Parts: sequence; C-alpha cells; structure tokens
Amino acid sequence: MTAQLNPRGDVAVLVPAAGAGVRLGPGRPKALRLLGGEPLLVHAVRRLAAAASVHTIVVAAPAADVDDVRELLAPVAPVTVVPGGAERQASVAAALAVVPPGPDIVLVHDAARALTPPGLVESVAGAVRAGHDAVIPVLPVVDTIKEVDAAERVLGTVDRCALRAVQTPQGFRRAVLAAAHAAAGDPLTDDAGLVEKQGVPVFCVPGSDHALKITRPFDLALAEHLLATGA
Ligand SMILES: Nc1ccn([C@@H]2O[C@H](COP(=O)(O)OP(=O)(O)OP(=O)(O)O)[C@@H](O)[C@H]2O)c(=O)n1
Ligand SMILES: C[C@](O)(CO)[C@H](O)COP(=O)(O)O
Repeated sequence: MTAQLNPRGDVAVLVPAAGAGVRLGPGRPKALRLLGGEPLLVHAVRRLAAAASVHTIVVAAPAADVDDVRELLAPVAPVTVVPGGAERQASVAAALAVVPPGPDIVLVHDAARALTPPGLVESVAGAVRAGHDAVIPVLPVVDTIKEVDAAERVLGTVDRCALRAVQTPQGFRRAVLAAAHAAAGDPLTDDAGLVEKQGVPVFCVPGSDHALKITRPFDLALAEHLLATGA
C-alpha cells in the first residue's frame, strides 16, 4: 500500500540516491543494494513518508535507473524521481529544482542513512520551524582524535569537546538552501557546508545512532543486525 504524504505538510525532503557506493564494494548503486531483502532506498523513503510533516519527497536516482526507481517506490510512497548528478551536490541541486510550490522547509537526506527514524525528520524540521534557517543532526565524537601528517606522524591531539559527527536529514528554510546552491562553487560533501559559506548560522540538534550512514561493509552488517533485532 502506498503511504500518502501530507498535503498540508510544510516539508519537502530531497533524497540524494545516485551514488555508486564505491566504499561498500562492487555491486549495484548503493541505494539499490539490499538490506533485509529490500533496497536501502525503500527503507529510507518508507521512514521519511512516515513523518507527519512531509508534503513532498524527491529522489535523485542513478541516471540509468530512474525508471526502475520509480517502479520500485510506487508501492512505498508518492515520490518524484529525477536523474542525479556526478557529485552529491549536483544530485541535491537536481532534486531541489523540481520541488513544487508550497513547502517552506527543505530537508536533504542521504538514501544511505536507510534506518533514520521518522522522529529525527520531525525534530530537524521542528527546529527550522522554530526559527533556525539551517539545522543539522549531530552526535558527539567518541574516539580520541589525532591530527597527523602525510607520513602518519602525529602532530597533535584535537580537543574533541568541540567536534561533532554530522548526519542527515539536514534542514533548511527553502530560500536559504536555494540561495546556497545557486552560489555553490566546488562541490562540498554536505549542504550545511554550502549554507555556512553564505554566512548563515547552522544550528545542531541531537542525531540518532540509527541514522548511521551505510558506507562500508561493516555498516551494512550493523544495519542488518539493527533491522533484524529491532534494536
Ligand atoms: N553523485 C552522487 C553521489 C552520492 N549521492 C548520494 O549521497 C548520499 C551520501 O553519499 P555516500 O553515502 O558517501 O554515497 P556514495 O557517494 O555512493 O559512496 P562512495 O563514496 O563510497 O561511492 C548517498 O545516499 C548517495 O547515493 C548522490 O546522490 N549522487
Ligand atoms: C551529508 C553527509 O551524510 C554528512 O555526514 C556526508 O557528508 C555525505 O557523504 P560523504 O561520506 O561525506 O561523501
């Protein structure tokens, strides 16, 4: 059954899903690889569609797989699917370009963070609604962090109290994200980075262990365990 999105919602979610997944090893584009028998993208979109504020979801799919992705997601939720680009930033820009009039809040969410709970979507959107133009979910850094040189010699120990590991969804006032992408130069790895370059303050909210990015084979094994055990 297709989850209906909320026509009165104020949130559009862009889902960059066009990456190859090189770090995961050879195989299909990462968003189409299986977790518990279903593609990562299906897990991600199902959870986004379960967030009450979501009005629109736009997926940037691998260009060769756009038709397959439309078919795959049709039973999950009403989504718009566009071809992604060579860099994540281009995929996000392609999705942003087709957001319909209406939603004033835009979230950008990696398909690779397939188990992100709907509650995190709502907490990021809520912080934008409360007046923050740019919001990112973060976790504290749990390991000691060293700065090293090219020869792997330690230069020093970084004060991790001031560091955060950044997740998605990242949330923005729509006009702020549009202006940041319009002004974008060399690709950055996240959208908050583009907004920072515009001098816009970025606000942090607590992230979730379940929003882990499935990047390497160990992450996929961990996600399989989380899904299977409901942990
Ligand atoms: N050209 C790209 C590259 C990445 N992404 C998406 O951006 C998200 C975060 O990227 P990451 O997890 O680093 O994925 P990949 O780029 O696929 O990973 P790798 O660097 O291992 O190839 C993913 O959902 C990925 O599909 C995208 O839409 N378009
Ligand atoms: C946006 C992001 O998920 C924030 O952690 C991340 O930067 C994107 O992927 P990458 O692994 O940095 O390429």
